[in-house]
Amino acid sequence: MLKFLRGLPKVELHAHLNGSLNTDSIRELAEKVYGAQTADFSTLCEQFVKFEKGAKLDECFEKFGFVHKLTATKQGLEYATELVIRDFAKDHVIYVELRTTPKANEHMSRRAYLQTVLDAIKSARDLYEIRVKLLPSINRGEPIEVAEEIVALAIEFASTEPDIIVGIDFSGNPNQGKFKDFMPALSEAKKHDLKLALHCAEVDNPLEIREMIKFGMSRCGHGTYLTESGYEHLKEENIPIECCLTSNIKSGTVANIGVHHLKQLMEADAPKVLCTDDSGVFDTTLTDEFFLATETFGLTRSQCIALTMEAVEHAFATREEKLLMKMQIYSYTRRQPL
Ligand SMILES: CNc1ncnc2c1ncn2[C@@H]1O[C@H](COP(=O)(O)O)[C@@H](O)[C@H]1O
Ligand SMILES: [Zn+2]
Repeated sequence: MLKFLRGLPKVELHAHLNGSLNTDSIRELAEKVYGAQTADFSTLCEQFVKFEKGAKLDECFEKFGFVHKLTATKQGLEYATELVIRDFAKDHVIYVELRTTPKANEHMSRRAYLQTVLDAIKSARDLYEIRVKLLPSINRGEPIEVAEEIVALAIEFASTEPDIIVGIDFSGNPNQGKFKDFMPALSEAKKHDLKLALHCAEVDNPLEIREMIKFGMSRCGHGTYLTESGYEHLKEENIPIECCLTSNIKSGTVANIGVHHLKQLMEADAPKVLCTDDSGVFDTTLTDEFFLATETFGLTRSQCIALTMEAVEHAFATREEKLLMKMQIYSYTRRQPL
């Protein structure tokens, strides 16, 4: 099964750029861009992927600071983007939607950040034969004005790069900021045909969950704490839940893998996609996530193929791109015994 899953052409719809650098790539990045590394640095890398049992979501967010230091320069960000795309391609991911929060610092403006990632995507996608889209992220822990700037940049960049910038991601620590405050910025993005992928119900916040569902979205990130009626509503609207198994377990938002809502979604034949979230931080790959699903819930090869096809269906890609991806998946599976 593992071999089959590794070779299966896969589609990744929920991946944060700075969370998707695995420790080998972090070492490579640090060496190439910043010079040889010390023993202390190796210890930091080990700590990066270490989770104590019972870790809380807040602890995950502290981990990103380590990578953010390495991607704070143009050169670091450029190389990190290439490495992340390379690693997805290595795992036979044929299409990835990367999301990232444009950051301003002494080296770069938010505009320069976005331009750097865009340019790196353009060179890497040809090098590694993988389709790459980009969703600029709004970090809910930052001020509204920053969100407005990011939406304005996304609209502007989407007009020149419509085949890459396809939507907006709403993320960040769910214990910070209020969704309601970001609604005007998100409405503006929607008005300009950008798709919305919202982290929704990652923590138990019934009022906010209701506001988000009423507001609408194209895809729902995590959906861990949705109620029965929330699940039903998303199913009626054909809004998939981006299920990130390892992320939910390691960050403690789902008690154990056996009770993950993927099972419920499969049984209800509700829309869902399997994703990694932060393959670096959570030390996983999309293949690992599929394998975990097969081991835990007994998914068959056919069900894994169906899940991949579902991801194609819900990708923010064109009809032609979707058709090509389906053909690629079909041609692989035709060569495999089911
Ligand atoms: C674990 N579940 C999660 N829930 C919410 N937001 C998350 C997240 N995982 C990552 N991020 C968001 O993505 C950023 C890292 O990538 P970028 O610097 O944007 O490329 C994090 O700082 C956080 O804002
Ligand atoms: Zn996420």
